[in-house]
Amino acid sequence: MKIAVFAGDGIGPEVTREAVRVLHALDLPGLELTEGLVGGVAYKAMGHPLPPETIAIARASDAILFGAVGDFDCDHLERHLRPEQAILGLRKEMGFFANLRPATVFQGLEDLTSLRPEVAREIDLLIVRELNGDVYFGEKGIRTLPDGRRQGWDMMSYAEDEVRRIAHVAFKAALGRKGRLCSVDKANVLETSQLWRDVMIEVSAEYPDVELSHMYVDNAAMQLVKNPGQFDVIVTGNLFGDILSDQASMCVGSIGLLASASLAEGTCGLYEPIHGSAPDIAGKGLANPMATILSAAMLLRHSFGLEAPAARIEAAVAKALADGIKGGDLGGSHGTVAIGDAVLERL
Ligand SMILES: NC(=O)C1=CN([C@@H]2O[C@H](COP(=O)(O)OP(=O)(O)OC[C@H]3O[C@@H](n4cnc5c(N)ncnc54)[C@H](O)[C@@H]3O)[C@@H](O)[C@H]2O)C=CC1
Ligand SMILES: CC(C)CC(=O)C(=O)O
Ligand SMILES: [Mg+2]
Repeated sequence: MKIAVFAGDGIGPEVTREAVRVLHALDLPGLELTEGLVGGVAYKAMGHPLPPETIAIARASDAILFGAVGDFDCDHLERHLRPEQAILGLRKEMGFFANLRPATVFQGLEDLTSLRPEVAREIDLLIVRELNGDVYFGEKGIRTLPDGRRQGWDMMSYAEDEVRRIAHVAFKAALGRKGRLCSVDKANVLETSQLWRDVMIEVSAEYPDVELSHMYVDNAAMQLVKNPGQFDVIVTGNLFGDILSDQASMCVGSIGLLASASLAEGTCGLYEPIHGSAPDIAGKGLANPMATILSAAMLLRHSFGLEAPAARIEAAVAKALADGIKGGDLGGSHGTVAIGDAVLERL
């Protein structure tokens, strides 16, 4: 079991440390962890946010546990040198195109979300976000128009094969759940979305047992707050999925709770919390490590087929929350290490 550990910037190392403690506590046979530098720390040490040495570690591993990247000190750098390019680059380089972001309300947190308890209680959804295309990877720039005004531009596009492969992931996920798939787009305005919708409909012919619906992204943002219980699986593009998943996190209580898996065609995957490097709380021991610990559970399940230890981690997190172990993000007073300790005690 070769696992690369890329902790990154800000709270990345703090939350990753707790997830690594949990992995060690499971006594998994052959567990081998290799650390690598990504993000601002990699740029400062090696002149690049995703050095070749790090890519080599990723390629030699069966799975990657990732913390977060992002350092405001680096925001003046040319874009290709900014910390965020580490995660974008890894996703692209390793072909991690399918991002699974589950959101479920934990028992005991119904009163602590941004929604009314009776609304929040119903949430059990999975966002399937395409991760290798869309406006994030299109050509972009800032140019000067003939009249002297500067214009920023970013090219949004999806090729049909890119949509088709994420559609299959989403339909299969829906088959293993309640059989409902909602494709979120902006087909009333964007040609990229029109193609997305057309391909979703084409692929749906192969999945007669899945009920496919479509929703515009602005309405989806509203429905996620109004009636999130209506969603089973949501499939959407890179940009919309990024935004809707942060929103979904507050519908279940905190961004510090949402884990993710980024999958390629094979079994290698990258696992990370959906949050960023949180510079506002970095270095203070305040970050909630549960999202990263839950990402480690997804790693065991998706890359190694280890359902039992994955479920053990998830049950320990759920038990800790039910027992009132909460970080500041949930109105509690437990710090990062105390939350890690609490999960370990309940494994
Ligand atoms: N995958 C990645 O590595 C990502 C990196 N970023 C980068 O992270 C940096 C900060 O971005 P923001 O927009 O502020 O998003 P963020 O997700 O880092 O933080 C947003 C808010 O949530 C809080 N928060 C995040 N994670 C938390 C946790 N585990 N426990 C408690 N509170 C938590 C933060 O304190 C902050 O108030 C930027 O440089 C951004 O580009 C942002 C998102 C994802
Ligand atoms: C650097 C960003 C694209 C990362 C992000 O916000 C995300 O993947 O959720
Ligand atoms: Mg995001």
